[in-house]
Amino acid sequence: MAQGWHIGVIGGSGLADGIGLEDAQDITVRSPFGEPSGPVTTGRIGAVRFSFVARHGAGHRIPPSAVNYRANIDVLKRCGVTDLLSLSAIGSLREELAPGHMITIDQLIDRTEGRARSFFGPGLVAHVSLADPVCPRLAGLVGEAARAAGATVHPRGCYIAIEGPQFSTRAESAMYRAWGADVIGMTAMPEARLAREAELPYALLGMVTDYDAWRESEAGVEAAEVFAVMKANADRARAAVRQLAALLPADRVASPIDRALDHALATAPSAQDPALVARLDAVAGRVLRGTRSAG
Ligand SMILES: CSC[C@H]1O[C@H](OP(=O)(O)O)[C@H](O)[C@@H]1O
Ligand SMILES: Nc1ncnc2[nH]cnc12
Repeated sequence: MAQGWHIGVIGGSGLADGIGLEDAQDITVRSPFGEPSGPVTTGRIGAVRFSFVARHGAGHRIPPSAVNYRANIDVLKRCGVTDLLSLSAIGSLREELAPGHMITIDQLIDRTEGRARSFFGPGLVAHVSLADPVCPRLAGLVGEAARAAGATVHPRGCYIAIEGPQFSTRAESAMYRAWGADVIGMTAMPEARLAREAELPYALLGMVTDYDAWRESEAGVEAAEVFAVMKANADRARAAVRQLAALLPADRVASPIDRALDHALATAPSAQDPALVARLDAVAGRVLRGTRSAG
């Protein structure tokens, strides 16, 4: 029986109905960072605890630019999750990444604009390392799980996050390929940044729904195509999560990401904004508790 793992899952397009947890309970968790996308569904698969949030809300109401990424991660942290898995629809920028395939990414490029990208700010400055934004341990386990669920899984790749909501122009798509991006989506940033600030190992299982607009012989991306492939893949994503529960090692050995904030805080305790410190009770409580001086 796995002890110590509590997997947070943020389910994207096609997964608003959840991941089929046992003993599932919907709970409303409040966050000082605003409204999360919806309730947290907590439950288990076998012996492993899971907590789930639908990224775009019930019935897919929230566009990528309006998702409250901070609140979603804050409420999952409050529920005690130890690791965070994103399930996402993605477009392919490479011939070999065919619709229907899955990928565990290892790198990210951020082209989003104007999204709240940090829990920290004036009154409490923090700089975490983001060189390796994905947790290799969790990504490896997730890839193995998706393979056990019957998927063709690519073990690495670079995800470029665009603001959307429109899909890319052909020129943009060609440019992203030249930059070295392999897949494209609208949500992994700032999610991965925030997961690191919250000291949560993060992995993304991407489900390829389309070739983006770089293939000259093809029409551009259509949402209907994306939704149809996503619908067909949602059950396989759920099966991958079930396999993950089955193959997690019994004990969760600590990850260096659990301590990402150890050397990240720049603001002297006496200069910290007490209101911001209070908001960060879940995300950064581990390093903040007891650090503030009275004055
Ligand atoms: C429905 S196509 C575009 C939409 O799908 C992906 O969302 P998610 O990552 O939440 O599965 C993509 O990033 C766009 O937001
Ligand atoms: N081609 C694409 N571009 C951006 N986000 C996507 N999500 C699924 N397919 C996509």
